[in-house]
Amino acid sequence: MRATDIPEIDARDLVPGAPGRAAALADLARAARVSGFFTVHSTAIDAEEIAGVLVELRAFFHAPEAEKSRIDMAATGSNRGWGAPLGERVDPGSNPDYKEVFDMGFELAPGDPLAARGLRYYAPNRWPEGRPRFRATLERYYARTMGVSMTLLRALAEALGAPRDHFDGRFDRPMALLRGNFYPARPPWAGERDFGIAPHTDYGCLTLLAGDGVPGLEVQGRAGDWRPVTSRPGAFVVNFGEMLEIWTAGEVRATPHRVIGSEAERISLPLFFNPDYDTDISPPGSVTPRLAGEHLSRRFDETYLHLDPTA
Ligand SMILES: O=C(O)CCC(=O)C(=O)O
Ligand SMILES: [Fe+2]
Repeated sequence: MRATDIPEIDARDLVPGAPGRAAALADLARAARVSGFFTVHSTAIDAEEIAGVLVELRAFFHAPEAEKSRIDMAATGSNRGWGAPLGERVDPGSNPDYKEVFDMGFELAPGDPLAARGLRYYAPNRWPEGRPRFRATLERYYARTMGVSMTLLRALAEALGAPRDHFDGRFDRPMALLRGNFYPARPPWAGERDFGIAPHTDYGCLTLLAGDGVPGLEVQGRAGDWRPVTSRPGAFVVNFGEMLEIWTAGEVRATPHRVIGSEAERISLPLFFNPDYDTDISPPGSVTPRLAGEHLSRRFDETYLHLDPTA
């Protein structure tokens, strides 16, 4: 089998008791260990729901810059709201990405003791004004993608021979981030070090990515080759991130991927499913704990230009 094989999984097969379950779990284990990517369809979220989120985001990204700047994350010490083009450099060997983004994350319940620690992963979300459906649409989708992500992680635990509840209790206040990536047509000035998003691995456990049907995502195979990945409308591309790779001592692979971009504008919608700040993601048998929050903190500092402590 090739390292760039991307299994296609029907989410209905992952339900306990489903006739196709053993085969689906085997595909999931293979995805985790080999390519680090799979696609999943027929989840609880359908194409129409994804399209509704894309409508809101497309209108926002096409709004005048003056509107977007009002919620520019660069004016804050966190990553909530709009991120301008060239605001993030995910690969030190490439130029900052030409994409722009909208990011939202988990908000703690009032009185949650974690709030007193002022952690930027739980910073208040920032919403555009005058867009009546934007906030509710994204908040609902955020909650629902977290549900699907947790279901997939439970299945993954089982696929890798761990108890199904292995990850339970680690995602109660998840540092999960929902992002809209907006890739305008590839700019005329772009050279070989310019990307929509440069080669990178994701930082967390699992990324659940929906798209608008325009191709663009490429995944790196072990031989260094780049392969396009597409999914049908309503399906998700799922990949694993650095935290899960660390946590499983490398059994699960965080695979590099990128978007060069084309003349076609494109929007993608990743949900980065990251655990609670205090989750110990050190590998089995390790004596020193490694906190999920510290890993995320380091990666945010390295990649968001406005959070770079050395700048
Ligand atoms: O737009 C895509 O298809 C991929 C985006 C991505 O890799 C990311 O946001 O981390
Ligand atoms: Fe990514």
